[in-house]
Amino acid sequence: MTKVGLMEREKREINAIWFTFVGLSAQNIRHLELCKITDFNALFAVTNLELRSLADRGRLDVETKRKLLQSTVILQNHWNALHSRTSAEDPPPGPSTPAIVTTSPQGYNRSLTANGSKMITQSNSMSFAAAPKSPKAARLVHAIPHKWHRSTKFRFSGDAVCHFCQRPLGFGFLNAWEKCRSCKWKVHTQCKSRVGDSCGLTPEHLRVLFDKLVQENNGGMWKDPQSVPGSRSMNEPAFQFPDTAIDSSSSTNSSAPSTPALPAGIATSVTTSLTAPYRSERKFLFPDTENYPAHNRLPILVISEGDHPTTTEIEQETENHLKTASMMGTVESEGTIVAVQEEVVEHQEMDHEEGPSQEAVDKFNKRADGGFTWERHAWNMSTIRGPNAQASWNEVSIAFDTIEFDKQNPIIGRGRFGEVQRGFHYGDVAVKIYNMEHVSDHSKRAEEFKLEVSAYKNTRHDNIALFLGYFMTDGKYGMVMSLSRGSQSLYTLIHVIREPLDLPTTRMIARQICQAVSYLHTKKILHKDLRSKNILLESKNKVVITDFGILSMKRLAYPKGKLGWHTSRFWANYLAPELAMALRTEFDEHESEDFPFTEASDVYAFGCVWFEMLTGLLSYEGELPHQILLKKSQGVKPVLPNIKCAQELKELLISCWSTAPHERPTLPDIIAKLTAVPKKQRVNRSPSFPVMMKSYESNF
Ligand SMILES: Nc1ncnc2c1ncn2[C@@H]1O[C@H](COP(=O)(O)OP(=O)(O)OP(=O)(O)O)[C@@H](O)[C@H]1O
Repeated sequence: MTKVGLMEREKREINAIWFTFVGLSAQNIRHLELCKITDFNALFAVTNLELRSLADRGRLDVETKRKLLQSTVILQNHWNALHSRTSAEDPPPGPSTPAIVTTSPQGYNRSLTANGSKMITQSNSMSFAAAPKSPKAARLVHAIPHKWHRSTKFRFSGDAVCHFCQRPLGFGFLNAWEKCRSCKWKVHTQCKSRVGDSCGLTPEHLRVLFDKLVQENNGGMWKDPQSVPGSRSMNEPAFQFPDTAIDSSSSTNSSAPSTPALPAGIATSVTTSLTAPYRSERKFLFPDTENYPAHNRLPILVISEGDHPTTTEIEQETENHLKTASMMGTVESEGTIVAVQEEVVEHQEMDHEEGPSQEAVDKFNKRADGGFTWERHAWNMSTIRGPNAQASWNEVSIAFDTIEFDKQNPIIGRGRFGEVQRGFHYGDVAVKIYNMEHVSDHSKRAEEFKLEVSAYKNTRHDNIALFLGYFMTDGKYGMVMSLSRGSQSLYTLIHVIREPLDLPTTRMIARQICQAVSYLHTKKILHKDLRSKNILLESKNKVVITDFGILSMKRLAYPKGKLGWHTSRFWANYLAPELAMALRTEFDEHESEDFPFTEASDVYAFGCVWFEMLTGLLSYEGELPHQILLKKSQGVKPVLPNIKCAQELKELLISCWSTAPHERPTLPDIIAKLTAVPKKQRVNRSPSFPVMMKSYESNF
C-alpha cells in the first residue's frame, strides 16, 4: 500500500467530514475541535464517558449524542480490525509485532509482546489489569511507537520523499532522516515528532477506511443494526468477522481482533477491498468455543433509546390497537368478533371465579423452569390451583378504584414491560401496571398475568419487594407493592450518582441480593432479569429485588412486525452465554420453550452486578449489544480493570462468569464466601477501563 502522509489540516478535514456524516452540526464539530477532538486518534483517546461529557458540554441533543457515541465505537472497531488485518497481512509496512494481549480460553496469556505498545484487546480469559500508572481513562488507543533509527547510509539519489511531509529526503550524508524498523517509513528527523505513535496504521489506512465507510453508507443513514432495526434483512448474515490471516487458536504470538463483529455490509466492503489478495473464509474463533450456527444467526436486539422509547412505541401501538378495537370490536383468531367491553367484563368475572387453568399452569411451569431444569411437580402450585387457591387469590385482589394515584407526580418510571406509578393504598405504594399486549389472545391475558404475578404472590423475604396485591380492571393489569423509599435503583447509585461503595457495603448488598435470589430459587422461581436496575435501594444498608419471573421470549418479541428483540438497555450485558446462544433470530410463538433460564444464569447475572459494584462499570461497558452477544457466544469474557480487593472476591467473580453453567457456584456458596472473607478490605477502583493486562496466573 502506498503511503501518503496527511497534513494536519487534511486530518482535521477528514475528522470534520466524518462528524458531518454522522450527523453533527458545524457548531457541534467546532465544539469538539475546541475540546481537542481534531482527528481520529484524539477521538479514540477519550473514553465513552469523557465523550459523553464532552457531548453534554457541547449541548448535543440526545439523538446526535447517541450517534456520536455509537459511530465512534463502530469506527474504532473497524479501525482495530483494519489494523489487525493489515498488520498481519501486510508486513512490512505494518508493525512487526503489535503488542496485543491475547489469552486462551483456558485462562492463561497466550502472548504478550509488549514492545512498548499500548494496544489492548479484550481477552477471552479472565485477567485483571495491572495497577494503572496514570489515572487517565482511555478507550482502546492505537499507540504503537515507531522504532526509529538514524540512517548512516550514503544516499545516491534524492528521489525518495519523506513519508510525512512528502518533500525529498535529499541525498548524501548531509540530510538527516530516519527510518522505522517496523513499518519502514522514512521521514526527516524534524518530521519524526509529528508522525505520532501510529506505527502500522498510516494516514492512508485511515483515508481508505473513511472512504469505505462513507461510500458504503452512501451518505445515508448510519447503518448500525441497533439504531436501524429494519435496515437489514434477517436472511442476510447478521455479522461477519474481519478475516484474519492469523489464527489465534494456533499462534502464540497472535493479534486477535478485539472486537470481531462488524456490521454487515460495511465489514465486507472494508475487508474485501483492503485485503483482497489474502481473503479467506476463515473466521476468528477461540478454540472450544461456540458460535451462532447458521440456523441461528446473531439476533438483532432493538435497544431502548433514552429512557424507554420502545415502551412509547408499545404504548402508541396499544393505543392505536385499542382505538381500532373499540370502534370495530376485536377479531379473534377464530374469526369471532368480541366486543371489547364484554371482554373486560368477562375478565373481571373470571378474576373472582377461578385461577389459571391447569393447562396454563403446566405451560407456565415449563416456562418457569426454562423447560429444561426443573421438574414440573417442583413448582409450588398449591396457591395457583388447589382447594384454597381461589380464596388466596381473592385475598390479594385489590379494587383498582381504591388506589389513589399521586396527581402531581404519578409516574416513577417506565420499563419495557410497563410503568410504575406512585400511589396510596392504606399507605404509600408503588403500582406497576403491566403491558400485556404481547398476549395477542385477549381472553388469555388475565390468565397469563396471574401466572406472572403468582411468582410475587408467594414470596415473603426482607430483600424482595413486598407484594401487596394485584388488580385486573378495565383492561389494566397491575400489581401493588411496597414503595421503595427514594425509588432509586442500584444502577442509579452506581452509574448516575456515581456513589463510590466501600467494600463492606458492597459485600453487604451482594449478600442481600444472593439471599433474596437464593430464596426465590428455593421457591422454584427464577429471577431471569437480575440487573442493577432491578435492585432497589430501600436505605443505605438495604436493597430489595424486583421484576423477577416476568421476562420471557414472548415479551421480548413484542411488538411483532419489527425485526429483532426489544430489550432494555444493557440487557445483553447480564445475559449468561448459554442464553445468548439460545437467542434465536426469530421468535416462533408456537414453540413452547422459552430461554433456557436456570439458577446458574441468575448466578451469571449476579456476577455482573457484583462486577458493577466493585468497579463502577458495566461488564462489556461501551460495547454494542450485538458485539456482546457475539463475544458471549465465543466465550470472550469482559475485560477486568484493576480491582484491589481480596483474591477470593475476584475469584468469586470469575467463577460466576464460567462459560459452563455447572461450573458456576451456587448462591449459598457465594453467600458463604462473601461472609468468610476478612472484613477489613477496601475496594480501589481503577479509574479507567483496562490499561495493561496481566495474565490470570499472575493475579492469582
Ligand atoms: N417498588 C418500587 N418502589 C419504588 N420505585 C420502584 C419500585 N419498583 C420499580 N420502581 C422504579 O420504577 C422505575 C420503572 O421500573 P421498571 O421495573 O418498570 O423498569 P426498569 O427496570 O427501570 O426498566 P426495564 O424493566 O425495562 O429494564 C424504575 O426507576 C424503578 O426504580
